Amino acid sequence: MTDHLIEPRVPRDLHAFIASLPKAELHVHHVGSASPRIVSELAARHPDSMVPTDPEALVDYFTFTDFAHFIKVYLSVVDLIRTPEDVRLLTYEVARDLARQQVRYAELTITPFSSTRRGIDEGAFMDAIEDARKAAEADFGTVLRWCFDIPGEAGLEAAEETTRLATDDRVRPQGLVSFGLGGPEIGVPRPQFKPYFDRAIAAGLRSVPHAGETTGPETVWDALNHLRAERIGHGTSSAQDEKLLAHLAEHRIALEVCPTSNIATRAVRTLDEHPIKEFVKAGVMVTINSDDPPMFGTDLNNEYAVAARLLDLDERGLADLAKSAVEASFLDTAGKARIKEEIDTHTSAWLAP
Ligand SMILES: O=C(O)c1cccc(C(=O)CC[C@H]2O[C@@H](n3cnc4c(=O)[nH]cnc43)[C@H](O)[C@@H]2O)c1
Ligand SMILES: [Zn+2]
Repeated sequence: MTDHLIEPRVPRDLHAFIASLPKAELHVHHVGSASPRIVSELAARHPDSMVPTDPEALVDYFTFTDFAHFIKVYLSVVDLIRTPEDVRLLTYEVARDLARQQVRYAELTITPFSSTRRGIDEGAFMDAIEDARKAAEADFGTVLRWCFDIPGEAGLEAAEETTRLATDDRVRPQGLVSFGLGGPEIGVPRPQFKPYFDRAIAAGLRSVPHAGETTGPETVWDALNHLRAERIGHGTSSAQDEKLLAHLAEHRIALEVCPTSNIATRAVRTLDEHPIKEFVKAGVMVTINSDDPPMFGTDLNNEYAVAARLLDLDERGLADLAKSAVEASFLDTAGKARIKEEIDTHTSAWLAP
């Protein structure tokens, strides 16, 4: 969507600084990143779909009454991805949109189960994302890595299939770095996924489940204790538990905060009630992310502007936030150092008299 759901009141100069700041995006969904341009192209390929092609109509279609409604709409967009060519187009075009925002590195959450169960051949699926990843790096300079997530509501069959795709050396893609758990939390207890996360971790993947987005802090504890989470997707309700905040801070477990998403899915009532300030006050490592940007009428730049307003940040504060995302990423040490240096160089040049 072009109209931002939330227009943060920050000076024009700060918007320009954010737009040109090199950034890393750690929590963004593959299908959830399909822009109106991409959705229109896919819907034209598959005219029997329920999804509107007109961008105006998409604004209404992407207005959610609650989290369950959001997932229903999300799955209708998933239904537009039917062939390896659709997967390749989506992935490459998402990278283009990230590059336009000066995103140098992104960990894209992909739900391969949703595609393989709809009949896309698993080898062709992996080839499509890998081909797009390599082309995006060559054409746009944006480095992509994958997080494969279990769609929790689809149960243990989905968990088994996702784990197989993520751990079988004959299938798993080169760009895969982490393993996640998404979808609704209510009625989907995290501990049942422990054996699958154990296998993924044993295969060298990092654990990054969604937790505490729509349920309380006990879900975040479950993600830490049972799924050995190294970062938490959202973690919003952590603010309700001081001991949990202290634990996250002590163990440097970063929260992938997605402010506009939390408003759009009604997980948080208003932006001013968002607990991001409490996270920072408690010393928790915070990263800023966009989740499903076009569906929520946002993008990563807008999320940084929201963060600037909520945390009262200037250019240096925003640069620190961008560096936190790089630090919390699963990039290698040299890759992290390169982007952090670029952020510092950019910031110093911007602030030079
Ligand atoms: O694909 C299927 O066949 C299927 C069957 C049953 C359930 C599901 C899902 O639950 C898919 C949910 C899907 O949502 C993605 N997602 C995107 N944004 C978020 C978010 O903010 N919080 C949680 N999940 C999110 C997630 O990646 C899942 O793939 C699918
Ligand atoms: Zn998410």
